[in-house]
Amino acid sequence: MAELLEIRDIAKSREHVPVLRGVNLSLAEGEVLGLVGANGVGKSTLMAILAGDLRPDTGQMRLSGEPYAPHDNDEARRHGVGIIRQQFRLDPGQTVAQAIFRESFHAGRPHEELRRPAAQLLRDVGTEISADTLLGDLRRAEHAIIESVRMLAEDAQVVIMDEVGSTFNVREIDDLHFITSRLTSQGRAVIYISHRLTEVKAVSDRVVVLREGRVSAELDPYRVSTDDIAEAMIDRRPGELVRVSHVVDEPVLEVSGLRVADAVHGVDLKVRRGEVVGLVGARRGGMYELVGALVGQFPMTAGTVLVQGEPRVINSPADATALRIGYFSDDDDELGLSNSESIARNLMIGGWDEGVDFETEVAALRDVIETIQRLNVRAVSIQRGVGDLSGGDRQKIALTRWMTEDRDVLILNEPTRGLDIGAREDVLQILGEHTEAGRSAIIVSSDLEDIVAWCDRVVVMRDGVIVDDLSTQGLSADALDSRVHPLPQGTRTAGGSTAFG
Ligand SMILES: Nc1ncnc2c1ncn2[C@@H]1O[C@H](COP(=O)(O)OP(=O)(O)OP(=O)(O)O)[C@@H](O)[C@H]1O
Repeated sequence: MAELLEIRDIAKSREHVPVLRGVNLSLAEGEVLGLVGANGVGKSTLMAILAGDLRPDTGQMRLSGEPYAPHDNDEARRHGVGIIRQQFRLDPGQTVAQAIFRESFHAGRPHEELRRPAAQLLRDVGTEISADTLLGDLRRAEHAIIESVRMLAEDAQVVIMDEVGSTFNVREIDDLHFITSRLTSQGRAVIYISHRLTEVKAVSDRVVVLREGRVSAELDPYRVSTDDIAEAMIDRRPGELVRVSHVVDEPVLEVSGLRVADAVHGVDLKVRRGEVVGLVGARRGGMYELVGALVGQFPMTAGTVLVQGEPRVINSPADATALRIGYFSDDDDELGLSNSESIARNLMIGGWDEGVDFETEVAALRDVIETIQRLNVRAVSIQRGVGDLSGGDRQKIALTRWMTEDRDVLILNEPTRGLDIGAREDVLQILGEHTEAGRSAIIVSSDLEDIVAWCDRVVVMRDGVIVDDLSTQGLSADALDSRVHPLPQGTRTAGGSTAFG
């Protein structure tokens, strides 16, 4: 295959700290290149250079044999380099059709003109998302599917997908793979960044490991295991995730007959002390609305809630907090991180409250330092702004913030998105310490490997009701997937068209 892109000796420092120290990389037409590396190693930085968002300190790039040095994202796009950023944000007021064509030469056309070609693309990809839906009515994972479909609508020769599928379920990952194979069958090339190594191995033709600012290894995904890839990233093989159960047969949270209009149709659920319950299902299964009702974000239309055996009413997030129920959202805006504030300020919960004595402040500061060391957050100092951290490192800070708050039941929505394999293990260990201390958790996750490894029990939802309640003992992610998506997927063929008119 002809070479499409060549990157030579690219170096880049951020805030005077060297991140990239001489990266060499090439990309062939029709290739999917998996780019992996620990959190904060510089993957997004390299992609930002490629997409014209940042300029390298030194080094050169060539695109289709010509020198390539974009000054901004528009110039990169004109040269045929398209990116789906890790932290993308879509306008909730746009329709799906408008979002798909928003950066193509059809941008600005009225929805009515865009809906037919958009519907065609969505149909080709096999997703059920409608071209007419407003983005504000869709979840983040659905936005990511739309972003991927946008790449089909644009004329990008090099498509960068930075953690696009981090909250995708197995079905959506399938859709994403279908999109990448459509792109490459048209001779385009894809750079695919993900921390879900099974997925990287499945989708890539070649896997490149970034480490200490350079490409440290190039692996053939057909010849290596995911553990081999992990070892190349973090220098050790992932441990066997051994989780010790701390369940005490004493209910801390019981809901019965819970309903949320149009979404949850009478759910009974019991969570015991020290128990970790997984909540899974297809995207519109009702899991988000169920946990949303438990944390006061969605109104319950019927049902009763017992907390520590007492009947309680949860009408607002403040009610949930008062009942010692904590919520970790899958939405960056809801995580409560202040990007302009330092890591220390974001993490020192309680330590800097009005009237707190010096010893308490020092102890809180010590906890902050221990936490960032334990989770391998790449920060030069705890005074650095959270906004200067990599996506995965920001997620670690947010997660730690919630896990250090003293709650009896912690509801975690997509807790491991964007975390590297080492950090996943660290978070699992922290969760184990919580359950040992008698706290309980409900985890909503699209990553079924995490669910079977992390939970004592898993509850499967479909169309707003619970259809399965399984022990995770001896349960594989594949077996769980067959319960989540019991119907065989429809057959799809590559090569659809997008006729306007
Ligand atoms: N906006 C920024 N300003 C200053 N420094 C930054 C900024 N974003 C990232 N960095 C620094 O650059 C380094 C590389 O970050 P980058 O986001 O490229 O890593 P990554 O490999 O994509 O990580 P992840 O897997 O967590 O997404 C990090 O150590 C981070 O602290």
